[in-house]
Amino acid sequence: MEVKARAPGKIILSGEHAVVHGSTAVAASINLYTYVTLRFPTPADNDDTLKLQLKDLHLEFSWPIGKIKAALSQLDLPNSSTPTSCSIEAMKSIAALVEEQNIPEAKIFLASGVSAFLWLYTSIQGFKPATVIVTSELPLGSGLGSSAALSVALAAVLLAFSDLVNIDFNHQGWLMYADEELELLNKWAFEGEKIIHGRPSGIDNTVSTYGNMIQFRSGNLIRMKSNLPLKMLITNTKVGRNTKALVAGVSERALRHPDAMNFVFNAVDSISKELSAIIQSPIGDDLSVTQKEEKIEELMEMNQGLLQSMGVSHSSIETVLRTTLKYKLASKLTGAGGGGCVLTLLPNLLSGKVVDIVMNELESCGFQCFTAGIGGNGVEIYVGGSS
Ligand SMILES: Nc1ncnc2c1ncn2[C@@H]1O[C@H](COP(=O)(O)OP(=O)(O)O)[C@@H](O)[C@H]1O
Ligand SMILES: C[C@@](O)(CCOP(=O)(O)O)CC(=O)O
Ligand SMILES: [Mg+2]
Repeated sequence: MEVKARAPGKIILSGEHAVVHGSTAVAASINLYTYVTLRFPTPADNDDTLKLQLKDLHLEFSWPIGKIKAALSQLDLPNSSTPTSCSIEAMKSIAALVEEQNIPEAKIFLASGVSAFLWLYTSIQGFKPATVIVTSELPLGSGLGSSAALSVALAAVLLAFSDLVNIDFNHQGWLMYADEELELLNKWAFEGEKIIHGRPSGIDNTVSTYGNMIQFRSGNLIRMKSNLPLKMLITNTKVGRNTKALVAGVSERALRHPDAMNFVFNAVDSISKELSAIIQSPIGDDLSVTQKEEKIEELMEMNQGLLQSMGVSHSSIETVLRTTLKYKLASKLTGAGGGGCVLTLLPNLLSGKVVDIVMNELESCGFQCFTAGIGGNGVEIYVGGSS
């Protein structure tokens, strides 16, 4: 028996970083997914290991269950119904288990993802042998929420084989969890995200869990109903960066300049609230689609300016901003910044020809451009047959 889950990546339309400090942010799921398959061996397989295969990275990690038990069983492991943070002692034991896998230096950024896997696996499934296979359509460490998509998809497959959720194993095709199940799943995913981000706001795992478009503030989610078809160009600068370090950098700046940074975070809060009001305003009210788009463009520019003042822009991001501005298009970084991805609003009346020209120019700088569907379903699982 095997179960597969898919969890979407996301774009943050406004409010990244500030959301860690209590401001409102707006995010939407995108139709690029991380897939996780969980399979338990049969007694005939005579396999007593836990395996993690990162298929697109051509890596496989494997631990004898006895070794995991020896490392973790004397610690206070949580109950699968009670999402719990990884303690410092448990983190030390997990770090040792990860270290012995000798991850190649060039891929050492994966260590936090593998640690999150071990914490979620042992917390929810205990010490059972299994094979877990991960593939992803998301670029890792680029601002599109691959860390959250991994944590959400892991939580989804691990909970599927627990008595905490009710799954129809005869169903063919993708299935959604019930709302109260999603709440538990999201809490576990947040614990995984904590291991990868250090101090996450929870917006990424929440939008990956619930999908669509959400407004998020201090751990609380408001599901939005978008009345405006939004098209975004996503440009991946391909400059690598790490969310944990960028989030910590903003917190340090906030400690050095608490008053000034409070104003910055408050300004972002206002921008996100205004943005979500525009997106949700009824069709046919006193503003045309074009007028709404113009307002959104201005808010994106303002948010980008504030992100710059938080210290999370990058010369590659500035190059994207300058390039798109030549065509009167507004852009902002999305996710943690420091490189990674940039969003450019593509107004509904913009000609395809202009989009092609902008994309060509950005790609000639070595960037990668693509569009993605915005606002689809959140996490789903697949229980029967092949998908
Ligand atoms: N498919 C995956 N396999 C293994 N680790 C992953 C995967 N997706 C994400 N991760 C972990 O998440 C990290 C990237 O997360 P982060 O820096 O938050 O950027 P983002 O969430 O924007 O992609 C990776 O370095 C890795 O540790
Ligand atoms: C910077 C932040 O707001 C979003 C980070 O997103 P990503 O990991 O870069 O996809 C951090 C957070 O909210 O946890
Ligand atoms: Mg992340």
